[in-house]
Amino acid sequence: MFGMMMQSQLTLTEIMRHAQNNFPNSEIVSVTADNPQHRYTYREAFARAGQLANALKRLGAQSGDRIGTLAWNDYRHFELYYATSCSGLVCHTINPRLFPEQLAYIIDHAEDRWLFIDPMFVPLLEALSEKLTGVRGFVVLTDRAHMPDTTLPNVHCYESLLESESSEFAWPQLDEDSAAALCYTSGTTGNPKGVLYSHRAMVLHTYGVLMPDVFALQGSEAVLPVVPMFHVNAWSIPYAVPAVGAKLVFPGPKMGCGETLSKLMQREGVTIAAGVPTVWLALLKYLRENGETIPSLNRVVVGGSACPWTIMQEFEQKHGVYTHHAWGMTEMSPLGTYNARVPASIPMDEARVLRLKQGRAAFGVEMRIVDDKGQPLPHDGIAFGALQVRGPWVCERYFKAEESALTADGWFDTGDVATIDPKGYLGITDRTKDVIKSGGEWISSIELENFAMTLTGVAEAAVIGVAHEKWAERPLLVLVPTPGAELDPKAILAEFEGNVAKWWIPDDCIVVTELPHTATGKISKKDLRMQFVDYQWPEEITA
Ligand SMILES: Nc1ncnc2c1ncn2[C@@H]1O[C@H](COP(=O)(O)OP(=O)(O)OP(=O)(O)O)[C@@H](O)[C@H]1O
Repeated sequence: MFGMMMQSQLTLTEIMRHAQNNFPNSEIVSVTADNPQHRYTYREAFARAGQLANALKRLGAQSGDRIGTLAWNDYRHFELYYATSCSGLVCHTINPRLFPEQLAYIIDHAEDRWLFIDPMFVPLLEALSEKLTGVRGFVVLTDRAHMPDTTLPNVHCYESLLESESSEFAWPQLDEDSAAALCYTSGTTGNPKGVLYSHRAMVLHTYGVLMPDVFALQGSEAVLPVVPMFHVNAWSIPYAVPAVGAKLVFPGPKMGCGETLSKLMQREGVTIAAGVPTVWLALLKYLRENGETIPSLNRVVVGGSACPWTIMQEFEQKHGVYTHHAWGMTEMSPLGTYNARVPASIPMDEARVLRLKQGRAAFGVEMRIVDDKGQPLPHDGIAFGALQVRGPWVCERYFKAEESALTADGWFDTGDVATIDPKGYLGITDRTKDVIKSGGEWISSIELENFAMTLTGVAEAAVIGVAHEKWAERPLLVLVPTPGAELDPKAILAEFEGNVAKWWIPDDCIVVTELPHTATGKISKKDLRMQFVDYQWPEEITA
């Protein structure tokens, strides 16, 4: 009856084929360590993916093998994405900013057979190589002229490896439920956990990202993923952009640098870019200090952690760029919610409240909030509880785990605490582990940080719970000033009065030169709590 369902499988190979057949001349532009402007077409990119798939076969890679990558966003990493997944291998992108012990743990746990690495990570891998007993060899992502001297065993140069291979590769007919990629969580709150993505989940997720109320990508656009390709598949951008034939612009290793981003966006006419708040802070600072603007840019997607209002305001008022707030996680491939453009008819104050929320569920994703007994709470925008999700691209169990990661009734517990309002807007209050429990009540660190970020002279803000004799925990505000700004802690705290509930106001404010960040650029509350583990409240506060 439903014969059409059997004709084709939802695999990444179909995205590659579609781009090859329909958009062979669309461009991919990359900054790499050895070339500030590498430029080629999808036709060439997928031909080289064919050469790479042949090379992997020659290296002995077998269906289902995990192939690890430690690389920045550029065209060679893009070729790896497709050559591995579409030939039946699993593309395991690894975050090179993790600690060496975490890297060794992840590579061993994933049983990576080959590691493809950018030249700058060669010393890191040399130091680890004795521990990597399951790895058969290494491929350095460069050409012969830039190949570093290395003690790595069984090492190849990427371009030399491809040179002798044909671009014709018999891409196999893959089952849509077979594994395509593997990512580990960053370990912000514990040990990294692996999430194995099927072709089907990734294709559906790509459709989800492309929806008109999400990225709404057009073929005429130029897209810059500032989110690393080693972190949740760069939010699917390397799949979504070829699916519509848009231009793909890769920032290479200096993606945290405001100047690199600004110049690249201007040169390539970037229309949409995606990344975590810290990269936008760096870009806006550069634009402000150098009087530059990016005329082609019309929207940015901000996710990974809560987007402060200051970022939204500065983008919009100074550059005419709309910011979309998105929420997701590794276990969700990662898209969960997206904050589409709020109609201009909505009054400013109301729009601000809506836009600071994380948006509505992407098509296919269901959300609920539950109390500590697992009972669903109302979606009234007030009640907050543990956020649970389900959907076609939500992780069912962690890689190699014996037990399901789902609740008895089939939901995935995100580890976030949130509200959901009657219109379906999600408001992340905190991570469960970051919630501040004061006198039996919860205080949202995110709301306090959002307010602190609106104050003049504040570049970054974090609020953590610190042990308190009477209240169990009280909020401590830690701020980084903008360059040259002098922050007066007492005056800062006074600003909170009348803007947040009285008992939420942080009891103390400390000004520091920098905050610790995680490997994916988020403020690391875990490390911040460690820094303040011996903190003593001033005497008048402990009373
Ligand atoms: N827009 C957002 N606003 C607030 N928090 C967000 C937003 N987007 C993502 N997050 C936070 O990031 C989390 C997902 O992060 P990710 O999957 O990158 O793992 P991680 O934090 O880096 O590591 P781990 O899961 O190991 O602790 C979400 O659960 C949520 O807490």
